Amino acid sequence: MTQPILKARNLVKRYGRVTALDHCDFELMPGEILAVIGDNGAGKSTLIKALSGAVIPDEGTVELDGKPIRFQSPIDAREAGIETVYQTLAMSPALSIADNMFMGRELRKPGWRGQILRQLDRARMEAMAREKLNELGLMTIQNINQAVETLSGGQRQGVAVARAAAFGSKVIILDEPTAALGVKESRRVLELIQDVRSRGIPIILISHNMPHVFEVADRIHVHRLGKRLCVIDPKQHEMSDAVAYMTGAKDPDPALNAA
Ligand SMILES: Nc1ncnc2c1ncn2[C@@H]1O[C@H](COP(=O)(O)OP(=O)(O)OP(=O)(O)O)[C@@H](O)[C@H]1O
Repeated sequence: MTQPILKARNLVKRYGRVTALDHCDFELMPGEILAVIGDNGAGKSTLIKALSGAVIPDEGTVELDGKPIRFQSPIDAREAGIETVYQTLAMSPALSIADNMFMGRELRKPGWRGQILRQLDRARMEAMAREKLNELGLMTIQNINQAVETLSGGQRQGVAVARAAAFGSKVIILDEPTAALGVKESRRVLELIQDVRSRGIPIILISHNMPHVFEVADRIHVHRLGKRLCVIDPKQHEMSDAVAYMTGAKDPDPALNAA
């Protein structure tokens, strides 16, 4: 049987009196797009933060490729191959596309001095950035030295996803990637997400946009009151069912809460 690439059991995270994660289970299978949906405050962001090192859970276990992991920071998760694209994108607008793609992991020329003092290898970074954007069909971006602030919202999201795909060897987490985008730009980003999946990288997609979720997700994790309520197959469920489960208007068949 195929093993999950990322698996969590009984995650608990409390903020004072608020229980953001309440014995939450999670499973991401290789090569899939798994959407995580839930009402405001259901605990979706806390879940992805717990999977990506941004939050340390109070209880519970996480496994990557079958091995237990305990990330202490997002850097640990990145080093393990889990890349997260937050809604805020975490880019430096005044810097170029190439600089943004390599931010925090700049390539340097060989030399005898300490890593930090060696000269940046701009030519290699630009060539690699161009190659990555090209691979993902993002060459509508003309100039790799263009400042990110001159790009449209969709292009920026594209660069952030390309950066994640370039470095996220195991898992990519996307938090509301189409939230701020128009129809055409959303479409391009959805295509990009599917391109990334076709390259074999599984994706966790958090979104409130049900048509987008139903269009690209292979499975949907429905989150309610801090836990996984059920996992549904978008081909076998109506969008209205998903919304009813999410909001508590209707309960799913208990058999659905097995991944
Ligand atoms: N840093 C924090 N400090 C205190 N409470 C928090 C913190 N982060 C989240 N919470 C609380 O935990 C609960 C879950 O929040 P979370 O952001 O994970 O939900 P969400 O499903 O991502 O919501 P949304 O869709 O609105 O972004 C909420 O009640 C929220 O107020």
